[in-house]
Amino acid sequence: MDILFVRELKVDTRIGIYDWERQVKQTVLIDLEIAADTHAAAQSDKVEQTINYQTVCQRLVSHISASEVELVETLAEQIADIIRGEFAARWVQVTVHKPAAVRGTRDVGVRIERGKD
Ligand SMILES: Nc1nc2c(c(=O)[nH]1)N=C([C@H](O)[C@@H](O)CO)CN2
Repeated sequence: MDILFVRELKVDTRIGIYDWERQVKQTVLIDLEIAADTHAAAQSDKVEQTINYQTVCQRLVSHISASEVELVETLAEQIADIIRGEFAARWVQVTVHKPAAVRGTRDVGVRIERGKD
């Protein structure tokens, strides 16, 4: 299986468990690995025969910027559901980074895999 990937999709969203985090938007960074059979698209040179990663990014920006979840786990699960449900991906790996959320770290977050590899 081939992999389409996205690195560091940057979105501002309301996320976090503390009172102050409910008042502001913070930046999250999203990494994706999406299983796809790219052979047909490569043969035809037509994006319609694969998963359009720009469309995926636009859909996720729309969802994440409007979301108000507390946990990075919840956001990652929602992203995996969108990619598998709306883009027919068999397997996806989603990483949600929350930069500088914990003092002394560069970032914290979660990485999940859903579907069959
Ligand atoms: N497993 C998790 N732990 C924590 C989360 C989270 O989303 N998942 N979130 C927080 C706070 O919101 C933190 O990011 C800000 O200080 C703490 N622990």
